[in-house]
Amino acid sequence: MSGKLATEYAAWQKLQKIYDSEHSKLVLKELFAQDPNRFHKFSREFVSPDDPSVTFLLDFSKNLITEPIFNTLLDLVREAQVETWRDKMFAGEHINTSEDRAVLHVALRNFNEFKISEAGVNEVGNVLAHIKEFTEAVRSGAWKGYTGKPIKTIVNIGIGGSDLGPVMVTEALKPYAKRDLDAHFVSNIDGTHLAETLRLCDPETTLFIIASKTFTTQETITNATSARDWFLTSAKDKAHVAKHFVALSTNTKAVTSFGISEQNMFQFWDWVGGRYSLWSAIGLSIALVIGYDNFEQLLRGAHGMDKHFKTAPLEQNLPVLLAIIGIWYNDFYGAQTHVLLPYDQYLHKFADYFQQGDMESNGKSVTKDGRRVNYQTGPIIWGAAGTNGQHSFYQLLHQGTKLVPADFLAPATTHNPIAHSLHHRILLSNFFAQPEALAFGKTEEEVRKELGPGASEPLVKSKVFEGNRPSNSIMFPLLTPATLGALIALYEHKIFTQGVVWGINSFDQMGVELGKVLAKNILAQLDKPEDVVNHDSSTTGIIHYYQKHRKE
Ligand SMILES: O=P(O)(O)OC[C@H]1O[C@H](O)[C@@H](O)[C@@H](O)[C@@H]1O
Repeated sequence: MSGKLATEYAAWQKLQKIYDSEHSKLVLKELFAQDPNRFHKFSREFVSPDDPSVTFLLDFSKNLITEPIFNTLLDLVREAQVETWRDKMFAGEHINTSEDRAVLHVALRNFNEFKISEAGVNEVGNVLAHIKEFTEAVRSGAWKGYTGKPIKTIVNIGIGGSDLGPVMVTEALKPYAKRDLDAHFVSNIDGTHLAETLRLCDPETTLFIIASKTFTTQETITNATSARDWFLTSAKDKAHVAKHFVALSTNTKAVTSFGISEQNMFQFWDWVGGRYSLWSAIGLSIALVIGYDNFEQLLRGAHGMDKHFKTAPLEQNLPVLLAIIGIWYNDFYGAQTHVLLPYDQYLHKFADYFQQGDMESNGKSVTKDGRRVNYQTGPIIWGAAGTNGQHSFYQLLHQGTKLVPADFLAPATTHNPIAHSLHHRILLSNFFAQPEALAFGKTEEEVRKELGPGASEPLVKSKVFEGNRPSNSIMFPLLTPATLGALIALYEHKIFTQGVVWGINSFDQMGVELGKVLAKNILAQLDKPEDVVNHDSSTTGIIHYYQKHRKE
């Protein structure tokens, strides 16, 4: 990021030329036939510098790249000075320029290794100690509710980054969960979310965790207030709130004025972005569910990836590799989306999580210097756990008109080896088969042979798979806390790298502000039709319809 638009880099222009002259010749079937070494050339094994058991394979050979393309993409990363910006991030420089903030989620999982001087960084250890102490008290039953009973249910109330990370990770690490502690997550302002959750809770044994960086988010504060009202209907005495409500926030003043004391508050800092906050106090619900030691393993796994990202040469650097492949499709092939396909039921929230992680970070159209980009930035992220997706949207992936680059992820070993791992072998056979089918397809000739003479032409055509549809495959031995930590950090740094190349600020989120302001204005106009002013006829018309039909 050098003040230039990405299109002004020499490497970008070279890539455009290569694309224009060669893309029609980039055929995976031929590229593999020409080079028996292609898998070795375009795959890497990650081994955490901290723990050799944290390892995975990234196979990116099924991509529409050649060595010259690969090298030019790396030149682009060099020209954009990704390494300089990476070092600035790790050093605590205020690279989030619009908010004048450091970007230091890496400091939350650093365990004092990298030297970072930014206010708050030396308090990380104290907060972790607080999380440890509190988690152990709740899990052991030493922490008692207002009638002397131990906590059986936790309810995290938060939204966006204060919800998605804890939801995704507690689902992903269920095999490590304390099964007699129920965990619920309430995010939506729709009263249904809270009401349906409270039906499952007993006020005497429920702990509410109010998770909000700012502690001003309308959804969270409204849900928290209603949860406290519900609790006080049974508990009566406000003093009991202290045993049943804790807060995770950077805003001490707002937390204490809500009625939660400072000792029941877990602090974090403005240099932790919401969508990068599961490693901070926002991870309290994770630590409660899987235990502090496993939570620390998650952090240590991410730290291993941080070290790799900070030190590995670009051509070996996994986040950089994912980033450049994404740029190739996003900016030269015009791919609009990127699909995440974990073949692991425990990762069923992975795509939801990175929908915020990626789209809130890189969904920007103005560079840090205020220039309008003349190229595509962040892709639309979506996905679902395999094999479910195969029976839903894969038809379009295989035979539709759109190019959808895909990441396939899977563990070699399952936590649930039922039927002697038969289920897992079937799952994995799909995980292996799908990228193969996408890449190599099925020719007309093969279809004709299969159908035999006399097959109708339309039938033959409908059964042809063009192939040449690219994907990455990521495989790891087992989904452990540390492996998950490394995987999340892998994608975080991919997003960072792409943001630097595109010249945008990946760490603000101005785009979510407008909707908030408009909704507040409208809330004040909902009572009477004559209050509905200053809107277009469409907005006015819908509000009037609501006012006519509402019951309460
Ligand atoms: O934790 P908070 O402050 O309640 O914010 C919750 C969410 O609000 C907005 O949607 C954005 O700013 C998100 O990045 C954030 O995660």
